[in-house]
Amino acid sequence: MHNSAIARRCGVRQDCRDKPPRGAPLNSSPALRPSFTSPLHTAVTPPRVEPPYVIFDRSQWAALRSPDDQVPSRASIEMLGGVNDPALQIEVEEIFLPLTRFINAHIRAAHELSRIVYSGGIDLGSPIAATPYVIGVAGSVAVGKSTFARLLRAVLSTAVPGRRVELVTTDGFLYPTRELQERALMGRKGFPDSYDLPAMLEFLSAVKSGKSGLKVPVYSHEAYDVVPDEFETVNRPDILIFEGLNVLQTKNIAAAVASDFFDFSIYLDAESTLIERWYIERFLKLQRTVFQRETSYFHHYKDLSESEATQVARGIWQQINLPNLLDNIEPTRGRARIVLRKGEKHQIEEISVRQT
Ligand SMILES: Nc1ncnc2c1ncn2[C@@H]1O[C@H](COP(=O)(O)OP(=O)(O)OP(=O)(O)O)[C@@H](O)[C@H]1O
Ligand SMILES: CC(C)(CO)[C@@H](O)C(=O)NCCC(=O)O
Repeated sequence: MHNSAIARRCGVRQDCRDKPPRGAPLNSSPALRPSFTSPLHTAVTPPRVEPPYVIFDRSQWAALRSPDDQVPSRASIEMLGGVNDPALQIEVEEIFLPLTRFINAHIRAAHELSRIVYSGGIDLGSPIAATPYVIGVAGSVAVGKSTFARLLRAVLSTAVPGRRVELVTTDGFLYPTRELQERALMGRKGFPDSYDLPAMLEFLSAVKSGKSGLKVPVYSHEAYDVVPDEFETVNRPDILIFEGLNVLQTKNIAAAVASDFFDFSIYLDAESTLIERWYIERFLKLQRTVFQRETSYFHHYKDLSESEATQVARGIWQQINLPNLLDNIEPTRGRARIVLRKGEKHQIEEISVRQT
């Protein structure tokens, strides 16, 4: 699907350009690391081997769209993106439409393989019906996973009439606050141990077994907790987008890992200094809105000045989310089929497609 004359072949960490490799570890110099030490952080980091990629810049990627692609309406893009920004329309046209063509090609190939293997080409028993095509979306806290996943859902559903695309975030598989407190994990929210991984794997296995009526716990960012007795139901969609910072992790508690259940995976990448800025900006916006409600876990921050709130947000980023990014999230990037690198204004600037 790409023109190899224009796209570069390179490891994401290989220095195949004049500028530093895009995928070099984020702020991994010890001098730049916060003093916070994670019990999960190993003293000796093994050398990282990353797979080869074909790397497209934005214009090369945008050229892959077809005039026949169905574009979701501007209103639905803004509603789903949760961001009132005309740039999103351009993002959808130049990035999401080629991405959707790419994913659709993978879906067709998966269906064809399934047809050949299970429906007569090779006789492995009775034919089986296709189960949901699962797309994992990984990346740091505040890199824009949920915004991206909502837009991807809109574009994927518009592409094929009647196609059902559902979205699940791994937030619902966090342990409830009570349990995190008992395990002294409140300062480790988002770290591998803070998730009920067996429940998450069980859910993914049930999805890929073609089961319907699957219940997923609901997480409230306002309450900063899992909502008791509230569930979303997943009913055997055509496509399931499974989004969360931990989706490509391989913590070994079972024979399987989450990505065993994925048909496709995407890692959203950006400089950690940019993500920190987006985290702080989001925190400031929430402080002016959601934190003002008594029901908000962060209600005690409601009267902070902007500079005090900035300090609090930066502290949480440095103490929790940055160590988690460096230790547990960014090392999973090489498992993704596609790495999307974002620039300052959230625009996707570089697209690395894994060759293996
Ligand atoms: N394409 C975009 N254009 C403009 N702003 C964006 C875009 N994507 C994300 N943002 C903003 O960046 C911030 C982080 O985005 P989002 O909440 O989607 O991140 P996330 O990775 O899902 O975070 P978390 O892991 O905490 O749930 C939000 O304030 C969001 O509005
Ligand atoms: C719920 C997660 C882990 C991921 O969405 C994240 O938003 C979070 O709450 N992190 C913990 C530190 C913080 O409050 O930002």
